[in-house]
Amino acid sequence: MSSGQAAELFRHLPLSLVVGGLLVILALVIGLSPRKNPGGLPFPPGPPRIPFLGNVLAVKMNNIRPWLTYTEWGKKYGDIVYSRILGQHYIIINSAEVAKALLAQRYWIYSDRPGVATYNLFGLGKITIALGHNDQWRLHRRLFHQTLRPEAMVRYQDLQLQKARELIVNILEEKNPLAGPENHFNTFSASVILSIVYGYDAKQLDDPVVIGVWKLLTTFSDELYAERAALLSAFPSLASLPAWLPGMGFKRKGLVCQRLMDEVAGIPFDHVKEQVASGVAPSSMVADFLQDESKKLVDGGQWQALEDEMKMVGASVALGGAETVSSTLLSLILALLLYPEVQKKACAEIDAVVGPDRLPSFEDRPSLPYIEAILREIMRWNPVGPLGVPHSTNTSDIYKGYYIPKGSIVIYNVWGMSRATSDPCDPVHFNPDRHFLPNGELSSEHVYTNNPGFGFGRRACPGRFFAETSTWAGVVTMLATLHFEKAKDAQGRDVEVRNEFTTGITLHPVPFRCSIKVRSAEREGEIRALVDPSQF
Ligand code: HEM
Repeated sequence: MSSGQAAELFRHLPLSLVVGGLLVILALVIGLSPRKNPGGLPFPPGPPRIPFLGNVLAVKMNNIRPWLTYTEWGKKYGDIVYSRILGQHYIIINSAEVAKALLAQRYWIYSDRPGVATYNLFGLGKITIALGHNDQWRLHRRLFHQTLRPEAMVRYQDLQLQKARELIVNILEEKNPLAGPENHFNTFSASVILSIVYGYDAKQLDDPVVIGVWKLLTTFSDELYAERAALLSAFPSLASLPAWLPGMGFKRKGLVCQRLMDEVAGIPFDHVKEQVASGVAPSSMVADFLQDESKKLVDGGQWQALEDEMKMVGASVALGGAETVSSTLLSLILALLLYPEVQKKACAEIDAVVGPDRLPSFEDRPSLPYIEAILREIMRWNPVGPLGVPHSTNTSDIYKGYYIPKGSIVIYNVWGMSRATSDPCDPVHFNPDRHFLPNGELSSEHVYTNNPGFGFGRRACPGRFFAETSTWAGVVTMLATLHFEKAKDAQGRDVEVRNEFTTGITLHPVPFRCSIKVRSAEREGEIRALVDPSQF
C-alpha cells in the first residue's frame, strides 16, 4: 500500500474506530492525571482547570505567544504559577528571584530536561541541550568549559573583530538593494563559532557548512512549536506512529533533520580529524581535544565513546551559538531604526573615545559604557528566547509550602521578567539609559551575562561569555563604520518599520527593509585593508 492510499484509508476510518481512539486517549489522559501528593500540600496558585484537559484551552488561545498568557498569570497568581495540560504538570516562574531559588539553589532537583522523545525525533537527542541531568551531560559541560570559560575569551577577540570586519565588507558588497543584513549576520555568527570549534574559516553565505547549520536550525524550529512539544511529551507514543498518517507530517521533517544533523556534526569533525592526522590542523576546540595525548590513555573503546561525545559537543556549540547571536544583531538594527537617537548617542561615544579614523578594539570596551548599555538593552527588549529552555524536576519538591511534583516541566518566563523593570521608562521602549544609575555609572545589576535570557543554574548557557564578546565586536564595528536608517519608497518617503517579532522557540524581528550607508570612509578604508578582497 502506498503512503497516499494509506492516508486515504485513514481519512475514511469508521466513526466507531475514531470514537474508540478518542476514548483510548481520554483513558491515557485520566491515567496521566496527577494523583494527590502525599502531604496533601497545595500546588502553587494557578488558573482554574477544566477536567482532563487542564489549562490546554487557556494556553491554546495564545499558543503563538504563550509568554503573554504566563505574564498575565504572573500578575494574577504571583511569581510561581501551577498549570496542567493533558495531565502534565507545569511550573511557570515569573521572577528571577524564584528562578534562582529553584533552578540555581536547588539545581540537583531542577536541572533535568523534558521532551527528550521530541529531540530524538529530530536527530538532536544527543546534543547538550537535550540531555538529562546525567554523567553524559556533565562530560559535555566539562568539555565546553575548556573553550568557553570566561578567562578563555581573550583568545578569541582578534578573530571576533576580524569576522566583524568581514561582516562589514559583506554588507557593503551586497548586490540586492532589497536585501536586509540578516543573511550576513547569519554568516558572521556561524563563522565565528565554526572557527573556534573546528578552525573552519567560512567567509560567505554559500559556505556548505554554514548552509547546513541554518537549514537544520530553521527546519527544527519551524516544526517544534510549543504545542507540539507539549503533545509529544504528554504522549511520547505519538512519535512512533507512521509518518504517512494525517497530522504526522512533522515526522518526515524529523527525518530531514536527522540527515542534516549527521552532516552538521560529521562533516567538519571528520575534516578536523584528517587535518590532525596530516599534522596541519589549526588550534580549535575539536583539534585540541583530538591532539590531547592524555585522553588517549583511556582504552580504545572508551576513547571512541569520548570522541563521539566530542562530536556532539562541537555540534552543540555550532547550533547553540549561530541563531541566537545573529538574531540579537538583527534586533539591534530594528531598534536603531525605531530609536534613531540611540544610534546618534552610540556613534558620538565611539567617535569621542576612539577618534575619527581608527577602528574600535577590545581595549576600548571599558571606555564605551553606552555600547555596554545597548548590549544589555537588546537582551532585555525582545529576548531571543522568551521562555528560555524548559527544565524538569527529577524528584518532587516543596517550595514555600507548595507541592511541586516530580516530572514537572519548569518554564522560566524571560519575557515577563524583562517587562518587570523598576525604572520609570516603559519596558516596551528600547532605552539603553535605563541601565545607568542616577550618578551616571552603569548599574551593576543587569550585567549582560547574568541576563535571565541565558537561563539559570547549572544549565545556564555555557556560550554566554562568547555570545557577549561576539555581539560586542559586531555591534561596535557596525556602529563605528555604518549608518542605518529607514529605507525610502519610490516617492522618497520613509518605509515604516514595526516593533514586530516572529513567534516560536526563538524570536526574530519580522523581515524589514533598511538603508545602510558608510558613515566613516576612513574606517571603511581601514577595514578593506584588513580583509582579503579575493574572498568577496
Ligand atoms: C545571545 C545569545 C545566546 C542566548 C540568548 C542563549 C540562550 C541560551 C539558553 C536560554 C539556554 C538554556 C539555559 C537553561 O537551560 O536554563 C542555552 C543553552 C545552551 N547554549 Fe546558549 N545562548 C546564546 C548563545 C550561545 C552561544 C554563543 C553558544 C556557544 C558558543 C551557546 C551554547 C549553548 C549550549 C551548548 C547550551 C546547552 C546547555 C545545557 O543544556 O546544559 N549559546 N542558551
